[in-house]
Amino acid sequence: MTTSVFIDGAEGTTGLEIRDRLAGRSEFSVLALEGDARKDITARRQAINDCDIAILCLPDDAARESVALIENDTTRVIDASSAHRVAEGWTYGFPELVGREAIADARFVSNPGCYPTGFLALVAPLVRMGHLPADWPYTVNAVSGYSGGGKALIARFEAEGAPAFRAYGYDMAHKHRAEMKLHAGLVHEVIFAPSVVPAYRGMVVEVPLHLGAMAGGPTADTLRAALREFYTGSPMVSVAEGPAPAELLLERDAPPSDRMELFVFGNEGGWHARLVARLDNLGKGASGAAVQSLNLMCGLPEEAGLSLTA
Ligand SMILES: NC(=O)C1=CN([C@@H]2O[C@H](COP(=O)(O)OP(=O)(O)OC[C@H]3O[C@@H](n4cnc5c(N)ncnc54)[C@H](OP(=O)(O)O)[C@@H]3O)[C@@H](O)[C@H]2O)C=CC1
Ligand SMILES: CC(=O)N[C@@H](CCC(=O)OP(=O)(O)O)C(=O)O
Repeated sequence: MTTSVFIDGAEGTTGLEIRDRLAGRSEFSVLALEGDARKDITARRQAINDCDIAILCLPDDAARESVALIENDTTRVIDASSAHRVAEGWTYGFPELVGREAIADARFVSNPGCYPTGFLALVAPLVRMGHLPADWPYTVNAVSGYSGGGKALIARFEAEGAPAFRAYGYDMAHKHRAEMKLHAGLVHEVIFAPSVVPAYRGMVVEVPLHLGAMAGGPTADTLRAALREFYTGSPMVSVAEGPAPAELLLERDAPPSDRMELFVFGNEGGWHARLVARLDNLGKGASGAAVQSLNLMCGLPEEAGLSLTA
């Protein structure tokens, strides 16, 4: 029996990549509204009530509207927007952190934000295992490809006169901060310094740490070993070992990837460390993560149909 999947927002950046990942998957029949029907409330109501699983690839307000259209007890939802990431009654769609069974059993799954995916992959397990303090004032520096801002930012970065670099978030009120604090179990909100470069996809998310100033003095080697143990057997997340690379690059035209690589750099003497996650904002940062949760919700291998080669 196939699972019917309605993608609301299927013409957007995230929606199109989910369609790509589901193309050719015989386990699913995919419905996407076309033309004027895309934003027609009657058509959307019917589609969301008729499907087994709806994947919302919409701005936050439209995602809330879609959920309110559900009139049955059966439609399950994966919401790619940030509308429900810290909401009661929603399961956070990060299987490596919340457990595969929690996603498999969930009715309402909120897909993590792209930047929080990198931050939480690094910090949440280390805080949970007691290697890093929950009450530390963490900072997150991040660089994203421009598809991270959806169609509007893609148009801006593909227009003549596009910027070579864009830093933002200077109001220190970026919507991802609440999600990072809650799901890492932190006492304080992070300082978050995001930026965008003229590469279509990909991101590097970094958490710099003054290890020597922490009680108990964790070392970079301890943190790396703890992360390696935590992600043992994960098809999507790996922790680099061996000699540290001298540089990390984002390619302008990188192919899609649903993997995430974690790095722990430490200096001589062990005073400082830099925790770094490199991922595709549209892969493990959005569409790949949504398909990973969809697979689990349907009792399938989490990595089915995903791109794990890059
Ligand atoms: N891009 C990324 O890397 C990531 C995105 N996300 C989140 O995923 C969601 C989608 O983002 P993204 O794909 O980038 O955004 P886009 O702007 O690329 O796409 C959004 C789509 O939603 C459609 N839409 C807007 N309002 C409605 C409505 N009322 N009814 C039906 N369709 C509507 C738009 O229509 P139209 O085509 O006419 O504009 C568009 O196709 C957002 O919440 C975003 O924050 C999360 C993680 C990463
Ligand atoms: C480059 C860029 O603009 N990125 C987006 C975040 C992309 C993402 O994670 O999506 P959500 O908004 O659904 O969390 C931003 O900073 O708002």
